[in-house]
Amino acid sequence: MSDGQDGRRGGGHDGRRGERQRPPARERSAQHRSSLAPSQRSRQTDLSRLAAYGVMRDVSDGAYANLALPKALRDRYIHGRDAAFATELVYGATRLRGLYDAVVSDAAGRSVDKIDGAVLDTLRLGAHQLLGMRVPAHAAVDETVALARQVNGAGAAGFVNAVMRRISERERDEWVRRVTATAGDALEALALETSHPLWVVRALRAALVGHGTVTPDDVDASLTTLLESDNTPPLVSLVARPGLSTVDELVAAGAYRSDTSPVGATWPEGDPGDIEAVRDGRAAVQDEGSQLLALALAAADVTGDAAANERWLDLCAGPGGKAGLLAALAVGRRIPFVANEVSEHRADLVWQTLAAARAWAREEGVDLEVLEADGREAGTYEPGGYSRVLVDAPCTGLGALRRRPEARWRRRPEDVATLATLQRELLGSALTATASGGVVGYATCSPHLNETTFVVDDVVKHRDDVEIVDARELFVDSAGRPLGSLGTGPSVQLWPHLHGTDAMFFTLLRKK
Ligand SMILES: C[S@@+](CC[C@H](N)C(=O)[O-])C[C@H]1O[C@@H](n2cnc3c(N)ncnc32)[C@H](O)[C@@H]1O
Repeated sequence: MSDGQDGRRGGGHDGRRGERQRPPARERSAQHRSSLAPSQRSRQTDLSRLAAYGVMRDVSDGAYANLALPKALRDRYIHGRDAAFATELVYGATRLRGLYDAVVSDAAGRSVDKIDGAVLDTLRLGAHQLLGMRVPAHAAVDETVALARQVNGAGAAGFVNAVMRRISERERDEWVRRVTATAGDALEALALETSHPLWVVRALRAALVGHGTVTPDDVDASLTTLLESDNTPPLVSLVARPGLSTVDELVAAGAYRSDTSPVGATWPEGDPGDIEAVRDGRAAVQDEGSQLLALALAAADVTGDAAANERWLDLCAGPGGKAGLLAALAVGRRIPFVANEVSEHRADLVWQTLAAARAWAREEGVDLEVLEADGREAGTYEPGGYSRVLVDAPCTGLGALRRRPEARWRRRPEDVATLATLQRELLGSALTATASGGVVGYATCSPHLNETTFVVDDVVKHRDDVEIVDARELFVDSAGRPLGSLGTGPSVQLWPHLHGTDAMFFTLLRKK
């Protein structure tokens, strides 16, 4: 491996190591570039940047960063700090693409539509090093130019050099002031500064008010904090599947007990796959919001036929996160459990996720089944056959943007209407499957009003056999206290900036 490819040269990202503070803009300016020896000017960039660039291209072609990146790191044997650096490059440059594209466009003197897509990805990575990381300006410029020369060609490298130098002349705050100065109004400026599409900002603002989380007077401060939290990588949350593992076991393995979820823990650093309970499928990585929803459904009162004959259904189970927790709770109570999923591949994932619960169910003689069917029909196979049904509906995922860096740029406003139709049908099917006195939990990882309260209200409006139950009292923290900031009810809306969870929505409906 050449010196230029091991990621440890002075001009590489290791320049961050000794640096505690960002140096002033003048020092950070790319003027240092001229002091480089000609031999250094033609060298290649490091493996981390090269891998990050490859993933950016894959993501531009439709791949998911959370799948493409681990593969790229594995293929290139990139580990440890170099892997962390590549991860920050890809995730940061992708999340903050809205802001960086405005900066690049200003610095290049042309719209980003007029810049070749591959070159633009190189510039996004460069902009993130300059404006979002602690990479010294000279290293950021040199490495980005070296990358451009290697992957975009010599002609493009000259252009990249000019744009990167211009970007390096201003600090991030100055750039934000400059590019937001042309925004039409305060919301557009906020969208640009926090790098969200404007329609997403509008939808989140409406959701904060519509779910009763804040009043219209307070919404703007809350919205800013929410959007900023979308740009902050979440901590790794673990779930101890009850009866299979315990939070104490996870704590003994090095995790911290969660304040939020009674079955949750936080994994501070490293690969959670190193934990024995996670390897065995007795515990898993899972957002605490998802844990709270599953616990709430399991804790709800059921009466009548449903109470006499408990049987649970997860109608949209893939890849199996909530099913994993629900199945453990069900087997512990000797209650039959069915996990349904429409996609074959995702049904396979559910099967794997439930391996530990399936083994336990076999020992206990409890029925645990994975079904591969369209949930719109699966609910009609056995009308009134279930006491508790979860509809964790396919949705835009606008509540999980901090996990999926490219999602905000992929989703379109028109997706909401298509999904809302499917969501109504799935909820209707779930209600058909539910016995009298039983409950349906309708959940989304989106707070968008059109996917949440509007869906539920619309379905309920057309039926006389269902009522909405206040779900807030079912949400308790790890000390058994009611969870705060749940809005005005009866539905529950969780938020990353208030609860540290994804923005999960949950309504509980009872079948009369
Ligand atoms: C939000 S995800 C569910 C996440 C899952 N509950 C978990 O916690 O891991 C929605 C799932 O619904 C599935 N889905 C989409 N359309 C469906 C349908 N018509 N019937 C059943 N499942 C469907 C998707 O394939 C996806 O796996």
